[in-house]
Amino acid sequence: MTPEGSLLAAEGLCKTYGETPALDGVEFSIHPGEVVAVMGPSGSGKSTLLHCLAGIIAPDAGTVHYGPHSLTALSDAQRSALRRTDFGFVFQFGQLVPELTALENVALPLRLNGTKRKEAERQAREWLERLEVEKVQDRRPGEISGGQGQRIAVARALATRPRVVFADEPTGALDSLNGERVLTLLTDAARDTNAAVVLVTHEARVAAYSDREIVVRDGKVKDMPAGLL
Ligand SMILES: Nc1ncnc2c1ncn2[C@@H]1O[C@H](COP(=O)(O)OP(=O)(O)OP(=O)(O)O)[C@@H](O)[C@H]1O
Repeated sequence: MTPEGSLLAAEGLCKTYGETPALDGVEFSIHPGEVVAVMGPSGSGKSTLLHCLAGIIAPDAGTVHYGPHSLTALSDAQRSALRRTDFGFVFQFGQLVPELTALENVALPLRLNGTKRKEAERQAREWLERLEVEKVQDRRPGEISGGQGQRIAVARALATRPRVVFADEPTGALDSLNGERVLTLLTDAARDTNAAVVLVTHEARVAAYSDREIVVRDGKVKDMPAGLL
């Protein structure tokens, strides 16, 4: 079980790649609707932490609790199902399906969860409007800008109304103006749907978007007192 009030919590996470330590006894927890920014130098373990929290990679030691589940105790199939229904993902380079239009990309996770095509496309259209990219709904990823692609990726991540959104440098490939807009849209939409957000970012103005910041350094997590970033 997760500790009282928290949605997702990790205890004693350790992960080593060969000789390279990536996580060294990490504790982490996030509440429903909370936006936590994960900062830290390159190679400090931020992506590894995000991947462990999302059940994409298994830690060598430690556990991740999500509600009544221990992610590490679930089978691969159970973890995949949970990721599909409860988690949303945004990566640095949208990772949209190149053969599908923007609309089809956003409708895809809804279709995979069993929503009928018409209804999935109706909801997808609403998300594209909300992310201000409805004009490119019929274009494929090769025919849109990087900023539009990231907005579509955010729409796709939120369309299934996930409880947790994992965003790994979602604005890393964008100029600062576009980056700030995407972060605003992502965090506003998450707050409206009470989704928690684990946000790995180098964005300097991160405090404007997050409720709390943590810093990962040498595989360990340090909470940042407010105002120090
Ligand atoms: N698949 C892998 N195989 C081997 N080593 C890895 C692998 N993934 C990460 N590492 C190593 O683990 C450490 C932590 O990497 P991680 O990607 O979690 O850091 P990060 O803080 O997200 O870095 P960045 O900000 O550069 O993306 C680094 O030393 C990295 O080289």
